Amino acid sequence: MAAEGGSGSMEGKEPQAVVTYYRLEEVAKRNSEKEVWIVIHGRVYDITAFLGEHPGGEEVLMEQAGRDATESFEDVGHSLDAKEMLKQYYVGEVHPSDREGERSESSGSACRSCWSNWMIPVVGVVLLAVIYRFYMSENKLS
Ligand code: HEM
Repeated sequence: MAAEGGSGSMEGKEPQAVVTYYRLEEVAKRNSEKEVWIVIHGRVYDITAFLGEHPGGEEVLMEQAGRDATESFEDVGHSLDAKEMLKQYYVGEVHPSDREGERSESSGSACRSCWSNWMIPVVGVVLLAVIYRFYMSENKLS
């Protein structure tokens, strides 16, 4: 009975639950015509079989081999079809430690701007309070 229930619940599960993570240095090794991997938006794609089929040519893909091709992929303004095609070459995700590098860099700069974003109003309020107090004490004197 219990076994039956167990297999029943397994059937409902998607097989995509297991994610393979790759370090960027691992991806970087796949940069020859024998094997080409690229990273787009933190996902790793094995595009070896796609090289000869790419409407934009093999050369542009070889230039990005083993690298993060997000920018060049987006710059071209690929169609939705092209984005759908990507899925069939998916092999895994960039390892979280390699992604953190990107994130902490960007969140670092974002935080710097948050800091100045709330510092400006705070300084403004303090200045207003000082001016107000000064103004009130002047009024009391006269
Ligand atoms: C696996 C990843 C990629 C897929 C599935 C893909 C797919 C496609 C497809 C389907 C097209 C035809 C136009 C469209 O539907 O948008 C295209 C065109 C093109 N792709 Fe890619 N592409 C990939 C990666 C790249 C990369 C990394 C570059 C880097 C520069 C690139 C550069 C181009 C260029 C230059 C064109 C020609 C655009 C034109 O003639 O208007 N593609 N690609």
